[in-house]
Amino acid sequence: MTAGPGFQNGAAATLASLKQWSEQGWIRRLDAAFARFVDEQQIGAPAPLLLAAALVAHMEGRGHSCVDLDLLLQDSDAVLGWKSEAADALRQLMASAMPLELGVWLDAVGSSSLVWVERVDTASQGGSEPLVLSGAKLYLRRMWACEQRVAAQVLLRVDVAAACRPEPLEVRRWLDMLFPASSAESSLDWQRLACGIALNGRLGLITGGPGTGKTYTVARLLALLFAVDEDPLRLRVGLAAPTGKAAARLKQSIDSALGDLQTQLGAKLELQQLAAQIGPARTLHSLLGARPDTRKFKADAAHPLALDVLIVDEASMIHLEMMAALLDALPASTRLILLGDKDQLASVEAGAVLGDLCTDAELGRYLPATAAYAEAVCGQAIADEFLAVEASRLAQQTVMLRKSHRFGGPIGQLALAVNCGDARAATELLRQGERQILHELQAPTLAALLQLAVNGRAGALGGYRAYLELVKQRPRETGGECDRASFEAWVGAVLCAFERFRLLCAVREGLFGAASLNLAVEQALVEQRLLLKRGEWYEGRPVMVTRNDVSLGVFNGDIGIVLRPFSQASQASQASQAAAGEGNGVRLRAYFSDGGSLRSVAVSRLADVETAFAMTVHKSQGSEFEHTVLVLPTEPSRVLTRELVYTGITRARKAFTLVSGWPAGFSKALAQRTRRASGLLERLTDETNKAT
Ligand SMILES: Nc1ncnc2c1ncn2[C@@H]1O[C@H](COP(=O)(O)OP(=O)(O)OP(=O)(O)O)[C@@H](O)[C@H]1O
Repeated sequence: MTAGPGFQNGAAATLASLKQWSEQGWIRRLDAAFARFVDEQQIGAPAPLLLAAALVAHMEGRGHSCVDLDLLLQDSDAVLGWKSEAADALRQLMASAMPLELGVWLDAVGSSSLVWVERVDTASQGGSEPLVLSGAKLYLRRMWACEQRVAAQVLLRVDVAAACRPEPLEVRRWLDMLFPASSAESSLDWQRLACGIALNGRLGLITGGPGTGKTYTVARLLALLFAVDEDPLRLRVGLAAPTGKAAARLKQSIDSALGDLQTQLGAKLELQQLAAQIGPARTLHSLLGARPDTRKFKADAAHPLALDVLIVDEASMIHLEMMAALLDALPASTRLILLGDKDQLASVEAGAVLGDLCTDAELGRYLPATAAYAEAVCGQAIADEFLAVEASRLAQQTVMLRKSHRFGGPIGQLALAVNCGDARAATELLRQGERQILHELQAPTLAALLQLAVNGRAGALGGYRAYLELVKQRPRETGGECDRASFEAWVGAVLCAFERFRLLCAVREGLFGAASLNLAVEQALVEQRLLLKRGEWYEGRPVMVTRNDVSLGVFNGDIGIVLRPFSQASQASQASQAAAGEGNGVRLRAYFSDGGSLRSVAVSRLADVETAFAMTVHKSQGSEFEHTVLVLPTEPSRVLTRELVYTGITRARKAFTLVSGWPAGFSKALAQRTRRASGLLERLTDETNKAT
C-alpha cells in the first residue's frame, strides 16, 4: 500500500516523538537521526516506516541483528524491555499514528523505495536500499548481508558429502590411542565423538561449559589431524580467539596438552615437531589483518587465509560481522573448528552467532547416517535420546561436552543451578556452600564492597592490595641486561597478580556500576596509601583498552598496568619527576602481556582506555580470575540476565563472591533470558537445508 494521509500526518508526530525519546536517552541520537534520514530520502515516508527505521537502528545498537515487527506489534514490552515511561510513550504513538495490523505495517515498510524485500524465489540481493525486510524481520542492510553470508558459508561447510574424510578404521585406531580411558567403555565419550565429528565436515562446533575439556579435546583433534594427514608436515594450522588474552590462553593450553600427549603417544607420532608448525595464537583482528579506520580486513574472499585448519576459541564472543569476515576469508577447503560456551553472554556487538549455531545442542539430534559414522570411528553408540529422524545438517557437526573436569565443586554446581534458572538452589549454594569458595555479601554497603576490593575476604585470595604491594617491590636498577630481565620478570609478576582478582559489574552506571566503582576503589586505594595518584596517569593504574588501535598493537579488551619503564631510576626519580611536573604520565608506559612476552605503550599515546579495577561482565569474557566478585546493580535493569550471571560466575577459578545491590536482583536475573533477534537459525534450518 502507499502512504495514506493518516500515516503522513503521523510522520511529523513520529519524528517529533523520536527526537524527544533520544533527548530522554531512551534511544540513541543515531537512531532518531536514521529515521530523519529515511524521511529526507523518501518524500512522504509513512510513520510506520520511520518508527521501524529508528527501532531497527536502536535494536542493532543493543546487539540484535534485526527487529521482528510481528513480535513488536504483539508485545512491544517483551521485545524492547523499555522502562514503563518509555513503553507507555511508544504504545501511545503506535495507537495514534500506526496501523495495528501486521499486514498493513509490513506493506507500509515493504513498499518503500528504501527497503529491499527479500524473497525466497530469487537470489537477487537488491541494490543500495539501506533496509531489508525478510518476512516480518526488518534489518539494516549491513546486518542482513552479514547474516546471509554467514548462513551461506556455514551451509557450504557442513556439506558432509563434499568433505574429505579419512578412512574410519584409521581414525578409530588413533582415537583409541588418544582417548585410552574411554576406548574400552561402551557409553559415549562426547570428547571422542567431537573429534570424530569434526573430521566429518569442514566445520566442527564444540560447545560446553567451563572446564568440560574443549581445549583438551581440540588438542587431541589436532593430533588426530596430524596423524591421519598424508603430508602432516605441510598441514597449515592456525589458532585464534576474539581477544589477545583468550588467544594466549588457547596457545598455552594447546602446547601443554600436546606436550602431555607426546608423552602418552611416545614414538607413534612426532607431535612436538608437528606442533612447532602451529605458530602463535592470534586475535581474529590480527589474523584477518585489521586496517585502521575501516571495517574491512586485509584477508577476504579475494585474499584468503593460507590455512588448512583453523581453531577459534571463545567463539561466543564473535559477533555477526566478524563471523562473516572470518568465513569470507577462509578457503572452502579449510577445516574450521569453533570452540565456545553457547550459554555465555553473546558479544557486545550485534549477533549471537555461536548461540544460534548451537541452539539445542544438548539434544544432540543426530541422524542415522551420523550415528553410523560416529559408531564406526568412535566404536561407541550414540544413545537413542540423542538421535532424530529429521534434523539440520548443522546439528550433525555440533557436539556439546557435558562433564566438567575443572568445576566439579561448588563453583560448577552454582553455574549449573544458574544455567537451569534454579534460583533457590543457587541461593542455597551461596549461603550454605563452602564459605571459602562461595560467598554472598548480604545487604552490601559501598564501604563493605570497597573493603572486599582492597583486602579480599577471609579464606579467599584477593583484593587489589596484593598486586599493589608487588608494584612497590620494583627491582633495583643498576643498568645491565640482567636488570632488564629482572625488570621484565617483575612486570610479568605484577600483571599476573592483578589477574588473580577482579570486580565484575553487571552495569556501567549507578552506585554499583563499573564507572563509579572504579573511582571509589581508586580513592580507597589512595586512602590506604597503596596508590600515589597524581592526575590521570599514575603508577599501578590498571587500564583496559576500549578500542582497537592497530598501529599501537592494542585491542579492545586488552588489560595493562601503568608502570615506569626500565632504566628510569626508581624512588628518587619519582620525587624529581613529580617536581618537574611529569607526574601526569609523561614518562609512564602501560605494560600488556602478549602471550609469553611483554608489550608496552607510552601512556600519552593511549587515547581509548579506562581504569580496570571494576569492569563489566561483558568485557570479562575470555578471562578467568582466581577470585571473581560479581556486583549486581542496586535497582532492576534489563541487562541483568541469567546469561550475564552465568558468565560472571564462570570467570571464577577458585573463589566467587556475589554482591547483589538489590535484594531480589539475583533471582530476578535468573528468571530473565537474553534473546537476541536474528534470522540466522531460520536460514540454517530452512526446509531446504534439512538433512534426513
Ligand atoms: N577427559 C579428560 N580426562 C582428564 N582430564 C581432562 C579431560 N578433559 C579435560 N580435562 C582436564 O580438565 C581441565 C579443563 O579442561 P579444558 O581447559 O580443556 O576445558 P575447557 O572447556 O577448554 O575450559 P574453559 O574454556 O572453560 O577454560 C584441564 O586441566 C584438562 O586437562
